[in-house]
Formats: sequence, C-alpha cells, structure tokens
Amino acid sequence: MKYQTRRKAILLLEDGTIFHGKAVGGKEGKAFGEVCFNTGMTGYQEIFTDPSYFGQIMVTTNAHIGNYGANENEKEAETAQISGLVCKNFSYYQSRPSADETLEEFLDRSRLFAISDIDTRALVTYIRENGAMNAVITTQFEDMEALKKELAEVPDMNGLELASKVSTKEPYFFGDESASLRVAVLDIGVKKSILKHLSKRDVYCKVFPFNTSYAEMKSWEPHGYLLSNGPGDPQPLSGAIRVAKDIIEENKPLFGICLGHQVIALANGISTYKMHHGHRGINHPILNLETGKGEITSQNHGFSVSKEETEANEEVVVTHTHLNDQTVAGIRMKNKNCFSVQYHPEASPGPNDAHYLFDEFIHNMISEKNK
Ligand SMILES: NC(=O)CC[C@H](N)C(=O)O
Repeated sequence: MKYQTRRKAILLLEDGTIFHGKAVGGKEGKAFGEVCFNTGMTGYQEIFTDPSYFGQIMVTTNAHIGNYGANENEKEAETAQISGLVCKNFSYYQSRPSADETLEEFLDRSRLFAISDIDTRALVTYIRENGAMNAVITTQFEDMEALKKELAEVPDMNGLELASKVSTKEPYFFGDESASLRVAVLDIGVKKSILKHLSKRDVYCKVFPFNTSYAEMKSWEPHGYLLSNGPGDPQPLSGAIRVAKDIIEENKPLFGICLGHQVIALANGISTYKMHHGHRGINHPILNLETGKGEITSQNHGFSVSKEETEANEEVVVTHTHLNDQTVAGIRMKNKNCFSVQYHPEASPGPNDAHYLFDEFIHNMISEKNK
C-alpha cells in the first residue's frame, strides 16, 4: 500500500515556517518555487499544465486531488508546468471512464514532485496573511541550515522574466488553414484552450516565440494579434512591450489576456506591481463597467496594473473591475483597436461567463477587414 510506505516531507517557507506532510507515492524529491494557492474545486489538470504557473509551487484547497484522474483533453501544455504540488488528500485511484491515467502517473511523466497530508487550510490562511513567498518542498530535510541557504538563493518572483522559459522555440500553426481570419499569437506562455477558442471561431493561428518582432509577425498578414497569458513579472518583457507598442501604433486589432494585458498596460506607460498574494481561482467576481453585468471568472495572477495610473491615462479606460478588491480587471484603448483583461476568458478551468470577449475580438477583426 503506497500510503503506508510514504516518506515524510516538509514545506519550508522563506520566512522559516515549516508545514509537515508526506511525499506523494513515497518518492524522494525536492522542488523550489513561489508558493501560491488556487481555490478551484475542480480543474486541477488544467491548472497544473497552465504555463502561467511556471516557477510556482501550487497549493490546492480542494480536499481531494486526483480522484478523477488525468485526461488527454484537459491539458493546457504537454506536461505539468508548476514546479511542485501541495495538497491535503492525494487520490492514487481514479474512477472516471474518460480518464487516460491516474494523476500520479501523469505527475510522474511530468517529473513533478508532490506532497500531501499538509494542513492546506492553515497554509492558505498563512499565505493570505503573510503574502506570497518562496518555498521548498522536500523529503531531504536533515540539514535544515543548508536547506534554508539553498532556498534563500531562489530568485524572487518580483522582477523575474519567465516567459522565455515556456515560449515555443519555433513558430507553429493551430487550427484550420482555410479559416476566414488569421491571428498572430505572441507566445509568452499561451494556454492551449485560448488557441482552441480562436480556432472554434473560424480563426487560423500562427504562434510566434516570445522574442519575435512585430515586423516578422506582420509579414504573415494576420487580421489581428493576441498577446497571451504567461508566467513571471511582465516588467522585464521589453520585447513583448515593443511589439504591443508597434501594433498599437499601426492600430491593428489587439487582444491581451492576463500577462498580455499587463504588457499592453506597460506599453501605455502604466506600471504594474506585485500583489500581496494574487488572485487564483475559478469564482472571481468581475463587473463589466460598459454593460453593468457581473461575470464569474477564472483568474491566475500575482501582478496587477496600477489603478491610479490607468485612471489618469488619457489613452486608456477601465472596462472591468474586480469586485473583491476593486483592482483593474480590464482595459480598452480609447482611440485604438485594443483591449485586454486581467482574467482568463477561456477559463479552463472555470465558468464560461467571459467567452464573449473572444467574440468581441472576432468582431473587431471583421470590422477592420471590411473597412
Ligand atoms: N495568467 C497569467 O498570465 C499571469 C500573469 C503574470 N505572470 C502574473 O502572475 O500576474
């Protein structure tokens, strides 16, 4: 029985706090990253494979993780992207007919170290009170001083550029070549479901590496541009910010999602900042200020754009706000064909309330095409 032979493991936070648990599958392991939590009750596979989480240790708040296994169609990338997993109860068995494998098998293929039996309620409360910080999960904790030293050397998420680590090395295509619209996607960590949403709406995508110039993307003659979601701090992404500026300059249809939204804000001279512990879950309430309607949204971000600077900016309007803390959740440029949201309209996982934003992008491209 796997759970009887499992090794002791710990989660050590940067401030010295320790949480005790056990290694999933009785494995030896060690993983570093910024600790964060996602409050979604479902959708763990999409979360673990979302490239926006690269470099982060994920704490799940649902009591059980793994009970519905892993499925080929629920991946946002080929392998898990989080650096480590922390949960309460790990299910070694799954009982869903459509699952291809157990979550343990999937995590093993991704070489992802996971620990369970952690008091995740206490841990999440601790992060909420003390803020995001680096952590290590490990079975090797005999020499605590050496471990603390190693942890102290892990770079801070603030100022960290990670998009280059997850971006495609070569351009690739997605969707049907004969589709009526073409979208050039700057891959700073794109989730597969964003491409699926576009292709479902009769769009053929070409996905470009993070360091591609606007000129190169433009030479494919797309009808619109998408700046994707992705990991890390947006501020060091000078190449992507340049691309956003160039697209805006030529007034081509532009849509930004999450990291892409932050890049568009930076391209408009609006600064971004690191939040206390971010927004990660599938029930975040948003108010669309243009329609007065509420939306329940999927979110995953640790940085945000400055509200004061957005409101003071002559070129930009705030279109959406986050109802929990009044942070900026969406912007639109007044005289340009450009809008962006801090949350995830593709959800995956999460509710479908914000799918209309893809329709809006399609509408913007068709209007431009018919000019
Ligand atoms: N989902 C995303 O694109 C995340 C954006 C950015 N890495 C943040 O944490 O805020």
